[in-house]
Amino acid sequence: MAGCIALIAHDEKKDDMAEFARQHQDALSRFRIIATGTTGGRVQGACPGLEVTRLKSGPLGGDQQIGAMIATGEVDMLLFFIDPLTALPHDVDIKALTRLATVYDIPMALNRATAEKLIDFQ
Ligand SMILES: O=C(CO)COP(=O)(O)O
Repeated sequence: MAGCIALIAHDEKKDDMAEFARQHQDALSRFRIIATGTTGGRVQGACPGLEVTRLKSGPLGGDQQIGAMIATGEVDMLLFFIDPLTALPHDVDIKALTRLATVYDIPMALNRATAEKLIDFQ
């Protein structure tokens, strides 16, 4: 196993994430995949062969769970398709997660274009 990738997408970006996962299923299958609840469900639906560990939904603590796993060294890359045009009730959790990914210096893509580059390097 090449490491662990965390996948998260806000609602307006979930179609993009499902398509991204389908397109890069071979590359993703070399990693342990974790995801927030709803995103993980969409990825599993798009890629039935891919094993995905689904955590809590983002607004219910999923971002924080992934942040904690980053702090304990369990996550090697974060692919987080954020929606900058919608106000979200758990904005503080999102900020905390991106902060921890920065503190622990793990590769982090906040949009699909960057995720395409990162996954190509794997
Ligand atoms: O809200 C999220 C990340 O901030 C994503 O959570 P879901 O994948 O459960 O929708």
